[in-house]
Amino acid sequence: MNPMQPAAPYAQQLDGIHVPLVTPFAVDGSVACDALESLAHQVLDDGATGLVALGTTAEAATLDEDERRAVTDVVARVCRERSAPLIIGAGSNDTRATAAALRGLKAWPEATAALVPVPYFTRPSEAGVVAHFTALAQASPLPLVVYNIPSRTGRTVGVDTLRRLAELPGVAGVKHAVGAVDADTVALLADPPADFAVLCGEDDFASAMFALGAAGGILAAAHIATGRWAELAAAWRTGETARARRLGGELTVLAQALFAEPNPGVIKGVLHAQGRIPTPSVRLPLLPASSAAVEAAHGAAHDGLGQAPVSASAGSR
Ligand SMILES: O=C(O)C1=N[C@H](C(=O)O)C[C@H](O)C1
Repeated sequence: MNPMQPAAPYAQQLDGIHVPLVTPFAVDGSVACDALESLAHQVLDDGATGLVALGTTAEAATLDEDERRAVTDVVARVCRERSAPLIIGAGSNDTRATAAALRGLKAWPEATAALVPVPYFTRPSEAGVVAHFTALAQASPLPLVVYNIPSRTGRTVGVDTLRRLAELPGVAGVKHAVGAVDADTVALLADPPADFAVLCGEDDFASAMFALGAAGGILAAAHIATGRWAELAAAWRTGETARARRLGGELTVLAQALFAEPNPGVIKGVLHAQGRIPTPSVRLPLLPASSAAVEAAHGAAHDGLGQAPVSASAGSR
């Protein structure tokens, strides 16, 4: 960025579809860096705006430090070559350790933001969540995107707390994944905080959140049919509502098929079936997806979307 130019607002820096890349594994179980690099280029070629390294979908929790660095180096290199925004996942339920991890992201100064979960398992009060992000924003060399996913963290963060987080200098946005378009989601998007990007983090609700004005999404389902996800975001932005509704319906069926078993098993199964990664392997405690789930999702992606017989209640993260 030209230092003489003022930075664009966060909602502009982070708009569009960001793909949180899987970590492909080779047959011997090591990280397949070449396949990761190809995948990163493919999704950008197909219309993704940006990439996320070390999201949940990357199985970051079961990569060791060297592997995390290697994955981030690959994704950062592709983002640099393609002038695409890069978001890097970091953080745990330990404020001090998360601050140290964020300081370590100095190695990738070109990154747009760090994606940091609400502290999980410990279940601090909402005031504790604000104190956690206050300390992290002070320590971090990168702006923060708060990852709000109560089904994984066990901690609900209501709209008032989200507004307090949005006021913190260095907090750029939220990846919002609350299992619904609930009243707090509607209230947040009805009156979005200044210079704050609301990103959908739950693929089934992407169309609805884009309709309400979300700037973009971090969507693992967008590994598959990437161009259609990009079209969906663009159609809502340009007011092509009939087209957006139809696309949204089709892509929601695809997303449900891709999340029918714990993520990223099915996505990796489909990427492998498409010949884009060398194995469908995931690391324990995750198990590979069943062939029935992979076939249903592969079929949904193939048959022009929306053909898979997936029940509305299907879904398991
Ligand atoms: O890795 C991510 O970032 C995402 N993970 C979510 C999850 O596994 O719950 C899903 C979302 O698409 C992005």
